[in-house]
Order: sequence, then structure tokens, then C-alpha cells
Amino acid sequence: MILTIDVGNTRIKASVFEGNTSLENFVFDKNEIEKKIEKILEKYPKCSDLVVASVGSIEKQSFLTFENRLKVHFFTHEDVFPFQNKYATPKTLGIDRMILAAGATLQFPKQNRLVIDAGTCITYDFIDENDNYLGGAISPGLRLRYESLHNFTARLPLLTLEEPDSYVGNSTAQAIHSGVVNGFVYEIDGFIDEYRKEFSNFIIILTGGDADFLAKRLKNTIFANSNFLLESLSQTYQYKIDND
Ligand SMILES: Nc1ncnc2c1ncn2[C@@H]1O[C@H](COP(=O)(O)OP(=O)(O)OP(=O)(O)O)[C@@H](O)[C@H]1O
Ligand SMILES: CC(C)(CO)[C@@H](O)C(=O)NCCC(=O)O
Ligand SMILES: [K+]
Repeated sequence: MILTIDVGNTRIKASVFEGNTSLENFVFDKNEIEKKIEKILEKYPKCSDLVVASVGSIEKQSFLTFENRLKVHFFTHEDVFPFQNKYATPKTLGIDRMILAAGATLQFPKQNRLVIDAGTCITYDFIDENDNYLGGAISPGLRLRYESLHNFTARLPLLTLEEPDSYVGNSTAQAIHSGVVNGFVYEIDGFIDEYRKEFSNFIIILTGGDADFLAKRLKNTIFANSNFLLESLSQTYQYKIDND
């Protein structure tokens, strides 16, 4: 049994896996990390490994306190991955993107894959059928768009996610919802359309905190799985054990 932990820029997500099956998911804040892990381990004492992917400010140190009880693995770009990394700056590629690419490679062998993670940031990652990781894009996520409109202007209020009435927002609030939500959806559909021009065939995996909201609104049909990063973390760890 393994405990996987995804430290994002907003929240921490965790899941206990028995083989490939996720038994339970958890979401918590940075300040309660040790207490929460403690609780999870109490409930699942059979956990033998703690596997972490962190792009947040939490360092390896926070997890080492658990080393007397279980094997702790903190993923870095030095681990073995099932793809060739063609990024020009492989050492600065986010470990979450590497885990997503690894999961896509392992779960969907021998085909082109586009992974879209709609989290704090939206990330796009493309892995071709020969298992070359090519790169993608990074842009602001849904909540970040609402927050930056407010934080960097004098007059725009901080709004929370709401379905816009129309493209033609007829009030400040409606104009913001239209810009943020429609802009978000158009961006993603637009990227998918561009990829289609270059690669005739590829599967699309959509994940992240906004995946479910998005899935219903895209014109392109896609496979949405908000647990894909944690599943990929468990699979990439298994791959590492088998290939080290
Ligand atoms: N309770 C919540 N707190 C924060 N964001 C939430 C919540 N529920 C849904 N969301 C949505 O999820 C998005 C953030 O995604 P997610 O939780 O995957 O980010 P994260 O944990 O920071 O991960 P990452 O840094 O890997 O993107 C926000 O844009 C927001 O709209
Ligand atoms: C883009 C984020 C913030 C998404 O979580 C993360 O993957 C990251 O910090 N990446 C580093 C830059 C890069 O991936 O090229
Ligand atoms: K992300």
C-alpha cells in the first residue's frame, strides 16, 4: 500500500493506493501537512511507501520525519522516466508535468498524447507516439485569472467562478465572468485545434481542479480524470521500482 502526495501551488492532494486502485483521496492545506499524513497513516497502517511530487514551496525535509516508519520517495528530474525528455531546459520542467507525462506514456502506450492540467496554472504537455516529451504551454488557471484581474487593477472586484450569461457581458461582473470563463474555454479548445493541425491523431487527458467544470464546456470531446496526477504518481513509482 502506498501513500501518494501531490503538492501543488494551491492545495495538497493525497491518495492511498493498493496496487492500481485508489482507496481514498484527501485534500488539505500546507500548514496541516504533517498532521494530515499522520491521520492517514493511522487509518491505513499498511502503507509502506510515501511518494511525493512537489511543485509547491514544501521541501523534502517535511516528509523526512516519516522516514523511520516508511520508505519516502521525493520525485525529482533525476529519477527514471518512461519518456525521452526533449525539453530544452529539462531541469526546470515541473515535476508535476513530468509525472503527468509519465502516466500518459504508461497508461496509453504507443500513441500521441496531450495532457491538459487545469490547476493553479493550466499546463499542456505533449508526448509523441515514440515517447518523446516535446513540451507544451503554461498559462494562468481559472482562479488565477479572477485573482489577477482584481490584484492588478484598481476597480475590478474579486469574483468567484460563475457561468457567464453571454459572451456580451452587460455589467462589470458579467464582463469579468465572460472574459475569464469564455477565455479559459476558448484557449483550451484553440490549443486542441492547433495540435490537431500538426498531429492527426492523439488522445487528450484532462485533469486538475477545474477539469470537471471544463469537460462539459469544451467543444472538443476529451477524457477527464481529476485523479490522473495521483494515479500517475503511483504508476511512475512502480515503473521506477521495476527499472532502477
Ligand atoms: N477548494 C478549492 N480551492 C482552490 N481551488 C479550487 C477548489 N475547488 C476547485 N478549485 C479550482 O481548482 C483550481 C486549482 O486547481 P488544483 O487544486 O488542481 O491546483 P493545485 O492544487 O495548486 O495544483 P497545481 O499547482 O498542480 O495546479 C482553481 O482554478 C479553482 O478554480
Ligand atoms: C507550471 C507549474 C507551476 C504547474 O504546476 C509547474 O509545473 C512548475 O513550476 N513548472 C516549472 C516550469 C516548467 O515546467 O517549465
Ligand atoms: K497544474
